[in-house]
Amino acid sequence: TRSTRPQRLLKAVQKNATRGDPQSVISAIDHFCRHSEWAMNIGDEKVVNELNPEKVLELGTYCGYSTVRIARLLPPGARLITLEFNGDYAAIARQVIAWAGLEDKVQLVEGASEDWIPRMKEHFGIETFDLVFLDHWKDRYLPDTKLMEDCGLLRKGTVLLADNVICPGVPDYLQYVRNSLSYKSCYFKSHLEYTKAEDGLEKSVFLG
Ligand SMILES: O=C(NC/C=C/[C@H]1O[C@@H](Sc2ccncc2)[C@H](O)[C@@H]1O)c1cc([N+](=O)[O-])cc(O)c1O
Ligand SMILES: [Mg+2]
Repeated sequence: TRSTRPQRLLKAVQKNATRGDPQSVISAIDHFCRHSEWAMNIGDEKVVNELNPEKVLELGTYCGYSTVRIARLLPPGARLITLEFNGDYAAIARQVIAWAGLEDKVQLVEGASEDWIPRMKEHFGIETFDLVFLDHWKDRYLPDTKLMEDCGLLRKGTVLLADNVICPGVPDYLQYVRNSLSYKSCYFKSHLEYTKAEDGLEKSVFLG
């Protein structure tokens, strides 16, 4: 049967990127998405370099592109936990992350965010996160944010970074973080990855 897009993306990484070189993995995926097939990666434009986060949570790994983008910037000892629901995507992402040589910084967990967010303390020993990147199902951004609040995983200063707040759009989440007294929120205008369509990231700082 025909290969899947994530499989073709992984092949492009193994063919064009250098093992252990995260930047070459990012460039190989950007090239694949620009010139071969669009894929819902955050893209090579929507980068917001946060303060050096020690503990990062990513919701929605897909092929691991944004995982590599974020993990390559982490200081030694820092770590990124990324949750992926789809086993096929998780299998591809593990290989992309390994090709980038970042497996020591990244913990990919297969399962649903709503099941794993409540287990961060007892399973991973994580008290609070410094940065959360939301890029999974758009109707899960708001419920998962409220779940993280309820589980005490956000501290004064935790940064929530949400992809696609314009396209495909997450109106309920935007309304919440922009109107809640618990967040200071701002929008980083950009474009939908590899296209001219408007999109952007919403950066929301939890005020405790
Ligand atoms: O739909 C989009 N993203 C949904 C991503 C979903 C990813 O997260 C998990 S779901 C999950 C993971 C963890 N826990 C629960 C569920 C899916 O298996 C997929 O890997 C999207 C669409 C466009 N676009 O232009 O159409 C552009 C983008 O940048 C996008 O991110
Ligand atoms: Mg996205």
